[in-house]
Amino acid sequence: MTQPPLDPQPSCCDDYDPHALGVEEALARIDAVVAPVAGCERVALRAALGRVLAADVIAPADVPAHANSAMDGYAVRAADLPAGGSVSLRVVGTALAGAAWDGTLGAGEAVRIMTGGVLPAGADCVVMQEAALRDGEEVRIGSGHRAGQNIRLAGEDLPRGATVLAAGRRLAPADLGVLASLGLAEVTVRRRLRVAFFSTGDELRSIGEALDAGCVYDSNRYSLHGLLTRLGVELIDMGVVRDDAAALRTAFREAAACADAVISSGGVSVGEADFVKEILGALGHIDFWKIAMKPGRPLAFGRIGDAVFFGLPGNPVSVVVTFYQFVQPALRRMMGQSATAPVRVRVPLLAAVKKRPGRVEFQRGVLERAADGSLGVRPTGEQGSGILSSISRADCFIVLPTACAGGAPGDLVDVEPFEGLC
Ligand SMILES: Nc1nc2c(c(=O)[nH]1)N[C@H]1C(S)=C(S)[C@@H](COP(=O)(O)OP(=O)(O)OC[C@H]3O[C@@H](n4cnc5c(N)ncnc54)[C@H](O)[C@@H]3O)O[C@H]1N2
Ligand code: MOO
Repeated sequence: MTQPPLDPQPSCCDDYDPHALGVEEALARIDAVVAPVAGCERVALRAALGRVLAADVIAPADVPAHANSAMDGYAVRAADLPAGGSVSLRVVGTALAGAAWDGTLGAGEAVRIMTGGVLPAGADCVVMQEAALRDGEEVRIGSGHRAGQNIRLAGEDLPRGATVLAAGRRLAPADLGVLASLGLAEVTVRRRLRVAFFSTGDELRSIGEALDAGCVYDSNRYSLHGLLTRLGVELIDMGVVRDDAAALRTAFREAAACADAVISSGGVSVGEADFVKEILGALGHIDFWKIAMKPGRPLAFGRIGDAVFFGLPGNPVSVVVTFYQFVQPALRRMMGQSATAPVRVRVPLLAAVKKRPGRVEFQRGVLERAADGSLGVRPTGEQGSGILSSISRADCFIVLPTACAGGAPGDLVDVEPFEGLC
């Protein structure tokens, strides 16, 4: 009997696959499918950290509300100050932060003022106290001052009516402060995204179970727990599902019924227990399942009902890399967050990297600063997609393009600092 021809196995077979999508194309295909979820809620300011604004925030008033002093010193009229030599002014009052001086400054007068004190009417200059010599009711001031100095203008931080934070903004700690400075007690944010996730594989054991021969502890669910928690979504942890078509089908159905997005890990390759693509195809729709990248070539993307589905590869590093490169931007878009391009910097390699042409590689590295202040990147060593410690030790991806055939110390490479992995 004649055997079918085998795929040739040239030395680069592991790295080139004509059926795999380019990284950019895969991102574009995902972007074309996902959309922000409907629904929003009002939340108290403290609870808004990490949430995505559903509407622009417009400043209801000027911040600061009044012109005030940026220094402890004396509020004066610039016209009273000399071009050379010095002048003595009469101190007629004191303005503290929160306790204004109500009068109007006349010619030859000064008001003692503290940082944050409201600028008295008539004053247009603040002289810091180190540049003034107090003597009883008088203060002596020299030359070199100008109108407007050391004054914070009303509305110079946030003018009334300005868009302070735009819809789509994921609220960071300083944003809470900005909203508080406007006196806003609540904001309108998108509802939380619901994300269901599970691990697949008969070899997986949960923490607390005995590790039978040939088995491994399920680490992927913990990496995903961390990544999803940082993203601020509602987690639906569905545990470990065995490599059994019926059990997997049930898990997929249940996950898709309760979540906006479903993430599985494992079972997406070509092995005998790799059921994920088949089930996704039967219950929903597969958009693609192979990407020309390493790690993370087998990644199934599609839909089941209203939920988007990511079938991540089982290898622990591949899970984190594919989450970071594909799942996170998609979930952010679903959360209503405005798109932001990942930050990449070009720096020299501090040690050699091995790579074969054919796929984009996301190797793991640590950014180092040399004595002269310049940055370089040191690969974390062994880069196998089962070496999970390579990513926990790293603080950046070294992004090596498809055609790259390795690199030597000093070669320039693109580096993507992690956000949220370390
Ligand atoms: N003949 C081929 N074999 C493989 C290919 C290929 O193209 N042809 N691709 C390889 C690549 S690349 C990857 S990545 C893996 C992905 O395969 P699966 O998604 O089917 O993953 P599994 O086989 O289920 O597991 C792979 C590996 O990872 C371990 N694993 C899985 N889940 C977990 C977990 N939750 N926690 C810890 N470790 C986990 C699992 O035990 C395996 O060692 O396929 C290659 N093979
Ligand atoms: O492409 Mo796989 O994710 O390297 O092990």
